[in-house]
Amino acid sequence: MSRSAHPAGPRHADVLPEGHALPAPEDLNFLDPKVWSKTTERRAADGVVTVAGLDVRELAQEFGTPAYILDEDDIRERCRAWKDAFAGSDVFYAGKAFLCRALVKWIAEEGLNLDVCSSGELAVALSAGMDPARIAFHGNNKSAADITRAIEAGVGRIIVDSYEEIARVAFAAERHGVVQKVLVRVTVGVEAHTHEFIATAHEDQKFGLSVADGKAAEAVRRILKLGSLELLGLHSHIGSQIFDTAGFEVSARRVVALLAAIRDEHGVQLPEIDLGGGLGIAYTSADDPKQPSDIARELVDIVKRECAAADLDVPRLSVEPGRAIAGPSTFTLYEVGTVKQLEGLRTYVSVDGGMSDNIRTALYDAEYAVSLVSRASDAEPMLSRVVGKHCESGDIVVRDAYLPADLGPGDLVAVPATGAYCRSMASNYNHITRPPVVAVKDGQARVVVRRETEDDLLRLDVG
Ligand SMILES: Cc1ncc(COP(=O)(O)O)c(C=O)c1O
Ligand SMILES: N[C@@H](CCCC[NH3+])C(=O)O
Repeated sequence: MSRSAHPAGPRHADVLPEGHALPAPEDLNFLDPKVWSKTTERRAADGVVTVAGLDVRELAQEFGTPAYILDEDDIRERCRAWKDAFAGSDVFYAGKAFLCRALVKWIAEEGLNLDVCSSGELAVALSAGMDPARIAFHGNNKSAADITRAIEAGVGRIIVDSYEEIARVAFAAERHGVVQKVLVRVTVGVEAHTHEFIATAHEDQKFGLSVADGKAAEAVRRILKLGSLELLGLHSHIGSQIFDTAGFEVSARRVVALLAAIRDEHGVQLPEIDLGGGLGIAYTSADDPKQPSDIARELVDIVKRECAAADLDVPRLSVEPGRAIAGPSTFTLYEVGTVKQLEGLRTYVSVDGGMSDNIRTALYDAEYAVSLVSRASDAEPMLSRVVGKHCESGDIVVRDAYLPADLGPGDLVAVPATGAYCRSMASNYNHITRPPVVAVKDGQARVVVRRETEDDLLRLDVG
């Protein structure tokens, strides 16, 4: 993953422990627009950070900390950018990145479809009024109950991931007297350049049916024999937080080759392919993600080229961005509690959240930026590790970053690009309650997911 590197500032090299490579930034007060949401800025008058025109100190006062602050204009703009870039194709927002009813409404209003991967995500989508026909249902181990729920709701498509599931979906569809549209999740054998836990298209893993060993082709054979299933096409998702588009190209090529093989064997041309999500975002200034328009052009070109070579009609394309839509929209606002300076090493800055609101650093060695946001500071940069309040030394939010040396208890710091896979992967470890999601827009703030309370924790404890 990325290295967090602001432009190097040799004048601060003396604060680095020997052998440490992270350069200090020239300006600690700078908010890189690459990693902060659209309306986040540092107010010139007093150095306080604002978002949608709102002072972060007032947000902290009103909603408490930690809190996820979600910039609605930012997320809507990204929905539109994907929709426009993929005009003529379909965009399914991947709800696993972050899902709540407000977001379901926004994505529906912006013309996106929705990918869900559990009955719980489906329940949220349906309760927000999402048209089930615009929902794709994913998962590598959908139970009979999940499948029945999806079919009864009338989901537009189910992406089948195993032979067992083909039988389960066919049985449930028959019982309900419907013909269910399905796609087959195929494994294309691509080694995506990302953390191994979030790469999903190499052969040795749990998702999909392999193209190389013939299981994907066999799944197609089975589906085509079943009257209660309509095979829409093939689905491939190579992984997540990927910058290099070569993997998507190989995936597209192999999926189109399988379409051609299916046409040759069965005399049918499947009408659709879905190339999944996975486009990376900037977590630090060192990351350089592609724009949706670039990725759209590249994917559409490769699909057209490969189809022309195989004498196939160009299928309808769909994609499933999650992180690229939700990630950059949000920052997590924390209050600093303690600052411990370890001579010759680094400074540990403890904030009032931690691995329960952002597990990504512990799980994937993810890198994040962090800034002091309740004021500006001219103090020297201090090599810091931002840690949480959990009983775990791996409870790290930002592994290496510079914060001003005058940082102290009561200061507010914010970690940008936490809109994807932070609230959705949050836990109650140590019985810490999960933070709220506060949506901000045009000078207004509203809670869209409320803070958990101790009552919420105790309600489940029925012993
Ligand atoms: C099938 C599928 N589609 C879409 C996504 C969304 O990925 P990302 O958030 O990286 O765009 C995922 C998660 O990796 C996924 O498993
Ligand atoms: N949770 C992962 C991404 C997994 C994507 C789902 N297949 C992350 O935070 O990067």
